[in-house]
Amino acid sequence: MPQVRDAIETELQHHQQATREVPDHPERTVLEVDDVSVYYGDYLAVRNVSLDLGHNEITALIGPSGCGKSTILRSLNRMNDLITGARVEGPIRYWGQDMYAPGIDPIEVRRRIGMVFQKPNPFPKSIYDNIAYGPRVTGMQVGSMDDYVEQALTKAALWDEVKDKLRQSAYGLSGGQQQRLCIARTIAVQPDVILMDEPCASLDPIATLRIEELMAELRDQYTIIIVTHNMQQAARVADRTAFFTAAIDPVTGERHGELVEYDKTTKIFESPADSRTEGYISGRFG
Ligand SMILES: Nc1ncnc2c1ncn2[C@@H]1O[C@H](COP(=O)(O)OP(=O)(O)OP(=O)(O)O)[C@@H](O)[C@H]1O
Repeated sequence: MPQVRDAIETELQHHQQATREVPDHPERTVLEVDDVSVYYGDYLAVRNVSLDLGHNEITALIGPSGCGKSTILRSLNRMNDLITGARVEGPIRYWGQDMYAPGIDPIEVRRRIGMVFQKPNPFPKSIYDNIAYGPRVTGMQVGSMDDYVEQALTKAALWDEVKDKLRQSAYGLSGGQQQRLCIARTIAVQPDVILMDEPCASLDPIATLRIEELMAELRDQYTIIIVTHNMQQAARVADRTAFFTAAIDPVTGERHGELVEYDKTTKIFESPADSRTEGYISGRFG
């Protein structure tokens, strides 16, 4: 499908103009996924994944449906702990510390490694309280809460749009505004990494663009890992891209997800090392 290829080429040109030079390997690894497999009960959903995720980088996880992108994303902040039967095998190190080791508090893991979901999910509270909630319940010392709320909303590029209606319900906001509010809410508990599971899937193109711009702004302060079905989006925003696929085990007939290739986004889209990546990005399967 040449059109798919052309569209990606165009995005890559924008990408190269808009972003900085990406080193061949991450200079500082914030999360190290070391030969990790994830099971749901007996089912091996995704196997033997190794990834060094770079600090202050945006990494996109792409691949066809069911290849384990969300499963791996959720394992990066122990969100899989909340799914009955889910099990992560193999270490995932956060700044060198195995976050699955005994004694590690999963709540603290999720504070440092926040998550934004596909569908915006603000609390049924005011805009202000959506932001103030996290700092309050975790007992953070933030000085003036009003200033703190303003800061978080400013970082999420939402302040100007909501500053006159902070006490109104978050449900009154548009979908794109709600998603930025969810990003502001995540930022408010001072994470280091933000995981995003298809954050633009329910948004229109303009709201999507706004979120993508925001991601580029946030990259200097946070590390962002995004699952996306949209290859143009990966080409537009990500420094590095990991391509996953699902292969059928010839013995059991079961499908298991696996990482095919992980590299700089330009490399993945312009000269992938594996023919399966080439096939996917040129629209031949997936
Ligand atoms: N809670 C669960 N319980 C059992 N199996 C699950 C669960 N969540 C995911 N799976 C299975 O694990 C495999 C990987 O799913 P996952 O959602 O991680 O893939 P994905 O690449 O994110 O897919 P999509 O792009 O469709 O969201 C699939 O076979 C899926 O059916």
